[in-house]
Amino acid sequence: MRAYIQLIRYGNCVMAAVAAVIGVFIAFNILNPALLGYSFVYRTLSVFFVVFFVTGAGNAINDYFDYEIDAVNKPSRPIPSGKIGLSKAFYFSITLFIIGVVIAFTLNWITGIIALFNSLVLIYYAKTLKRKAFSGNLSIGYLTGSTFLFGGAVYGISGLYALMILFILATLATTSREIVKDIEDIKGDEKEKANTLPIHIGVKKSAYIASFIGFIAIVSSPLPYILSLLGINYLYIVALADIFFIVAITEIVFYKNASMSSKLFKIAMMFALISFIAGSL
Ligand SMILES: CC(C)=CCC/C(C)=C/CC/C(C)=C/CC/C(C)=C/COC[C@H](O)COP(=O)(O)O
Ligand SMILES: CC(C)=CCC/C(C)=C/CC/C(C)=C/CC/C(C)=C/COP(=O)(O)OP(=O)(O)O
Ligand SMILES: [Mg+2]
Repeated sequence: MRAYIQLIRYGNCVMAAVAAVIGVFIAFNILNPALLGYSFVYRTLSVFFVVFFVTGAGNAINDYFDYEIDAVNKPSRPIPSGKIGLSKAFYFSITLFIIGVVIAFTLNWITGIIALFNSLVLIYYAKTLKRKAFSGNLSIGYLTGSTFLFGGAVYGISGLYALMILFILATLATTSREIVKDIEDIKGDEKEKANTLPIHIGVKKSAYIASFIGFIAIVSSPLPYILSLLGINYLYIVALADIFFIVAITEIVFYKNASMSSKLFKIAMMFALISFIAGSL
């Protein structure tokens, strides 16, 4: 059981699911629909578990396709370490995808389409896209940002629009971090002949691109407050997130420490999530 919890990267699943629930609450605050009581609770729980299961499935299928590269980069992962067999990991992932997509379609057709599309992107990313320069990074950026869209989609098209800014911020920040992670993984990716951005254009240029994208996210971060989507408490806490983003950028540009930069990006993303919660209360 513990190996399967490690395989789905439990922490990322919870983080992604919380982000989607934040999307539900922000869309609710903006649209003020008459959606309360049992229906609201059912939809919020469904959003949480759809994103939890689909993210977990994505992590599992990622490790399934990555088992050779992870034997170099991350030998303690469940598959290379032998805790979970390859075919068991595959069928576990597919089962989670199916459960997540079926629940998503019980909400409405938009949430169903998003969950199905994201599931296909996660499989395509793990099989092919992650070895392609930049498109792999951007797809993870989209997937992460889409958690907010998915939460808003509970209220239909208008909910999607309400969460567009948060979608863009999360996509930018995650794309930036994914490039940093590719700089960190460059040795294993070279062995695997993956054509990631650092391998394609070099570490220095990749670091500058990651920093530029991250910088756009930082300067755009006041927008949810300026556009009255989130309250003043958002501004105070996202300022803390921005400080961590800035330090993460200096780590990769000036100190060339991709591992530290990636960790600082993740901390910044955590604070950013907290700022969304604080701003929507
Ligand atoms: C400037 C600003 C306000 C940015 C927003 C940042 C934000 C809220 C990002 C979204 C956070 C989120 C929804 C995270 C979900 C789970 C997650 C960490 C997704 C991206 O990670 C994929 C990564 O490849 C996992 O690798 P690792 O963390 O090393 O296991
Ligand atoms: C909104 C719905 C229904 C689903 C969203 C699904 C989400 C949130 C995806 C977010 C991104 C994510 C957690 C993707 C999982 C796949 C993954 C682990 C990508 C990174 O893999 P690698 O590039 O191999 O890096 P690692 O070294 O961490 O394995
Ligand atoms: Mg991987």
